[in-house]
Amino acid sequence: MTLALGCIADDYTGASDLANTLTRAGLRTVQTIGVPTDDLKLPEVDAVVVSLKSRSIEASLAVSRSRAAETWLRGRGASHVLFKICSTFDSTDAGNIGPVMDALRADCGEAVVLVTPAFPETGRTVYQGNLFVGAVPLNESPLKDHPLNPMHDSNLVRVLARQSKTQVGLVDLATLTRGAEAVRSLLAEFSGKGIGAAIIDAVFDRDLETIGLVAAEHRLSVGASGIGLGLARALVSTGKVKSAAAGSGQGAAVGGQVACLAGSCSQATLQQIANAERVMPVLHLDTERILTGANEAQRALDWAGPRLAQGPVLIASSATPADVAALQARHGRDAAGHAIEQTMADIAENLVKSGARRLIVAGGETSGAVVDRLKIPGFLVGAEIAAGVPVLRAVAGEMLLALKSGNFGGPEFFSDAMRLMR
Ligand SMILES: Nc1ncnc2c1ncn2[C@@H]1O[C@H](COP(=O)(O)OP(=O)(O)OP(=O)(O)O)[C@@H](O)[C@H]1O
Ligand SMILES: O=C(O)[C@@H](O)C(=O)CO
Repeated sequence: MTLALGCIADDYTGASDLANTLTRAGLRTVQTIGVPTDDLKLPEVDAVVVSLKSRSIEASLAVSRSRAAETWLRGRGASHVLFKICSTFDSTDAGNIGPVMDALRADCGEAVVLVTPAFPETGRTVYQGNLFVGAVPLNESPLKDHPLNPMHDSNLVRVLARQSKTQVGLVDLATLTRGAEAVRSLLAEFSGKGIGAAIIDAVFDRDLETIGLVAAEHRLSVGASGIGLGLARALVSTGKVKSAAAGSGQGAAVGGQVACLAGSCSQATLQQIANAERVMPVLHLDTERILTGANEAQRALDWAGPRLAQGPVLIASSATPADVAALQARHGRDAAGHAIEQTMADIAENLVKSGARRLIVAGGETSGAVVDRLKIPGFLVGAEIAAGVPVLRAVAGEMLLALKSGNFGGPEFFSDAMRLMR
């Protein structure tokens, strides 16, 4: 297998978002959980997205895991590696975007790394280096209240500079609009000045195509699914990849019980849970009980057991920003996040033991905890439920999953997912 594109994603929902984008753009793609072991049989593919759970861990660990993934991908022929980050640039001043970018850049000897979280299809655009979420700047969006990495600065040149050892430049929309050659010469200028990374504006898909063309000439890029789209289109248009029909994951029906788990506290997920209450039983976990050692997972399983025999159920820890802040004030941010994620993993593990074969999980960290516990080594990409969220088919074993990024999906996401997961 010689890869046309290697990808390292800093969380599992982000990885499935990217795998979905690459698949729809014509690349045969597989999503692996962590660096694949030698005995994992992978189909012949153009791109591998290695999923890590490295967005909110200590920076040095994020660096070492990303490096291991890079070594594996380059060893399979990937001359370009995309480090997939969140389209809302989820990070803190300690990292992990800057430290991982610096390490991968040093490893491959890249002069200037192009960086953009733009993903116009989901409303993420970058102008003058400022990230917009829909119509508002990042720091006015719901991301200002994120439980793990509240985003308070929409200027990504500043945000990245605080995390990286290199200087950060800006390729603005005016330059980008003049075409690939204009971008190339600005990057050459940056390189001469020792600027090692450049945030690049992007508002429309056509901007991503120009970015993809230039990025594909380099060894490394950093961004969300938008730059993935640009890279995929560049690989197809330059003939490096022969465009394939989408979706190796559209196999036979799986059947079995359907359970939904939500750990994301994003506004989008809160609305989706409220709407799901109309079509399935919903249990709201008592997060205080989780943090004080009660067996809340068992209470949830006792609740779910008889109901699952009748149809799908949803179990959620999700709460409003005020309730999240209150819980974190009592128990600490990381302790709260970790304990709730592990409870979700306990619930998922036991639901699968008792017959659930279709799982819909909301939230990147939550999805990471669940997929790790289920020991699923990788996924093939099936139908698209919503922008950035495909149906995933486990490579080993008969299971379907949907891993939804917190902010993605329409108001009826859970029903939309169930319709496509047969
Ligand atoms: N009620 C709650 N109070 C405090 N923290 C919570 C609560 N419910 C969930 N959490 C934690 O909040 C974090 C949510 O992160 P997660 O990545 O799952 O969702 P997200 O950030 O909205 O999704 P994404 O990363 O895909 O955008 C997890 O660590 C989860 O355990
Ligand atoms: O880019 C995004 O917004 C998503 O793929 C994601 O990474 C959310 O966790």
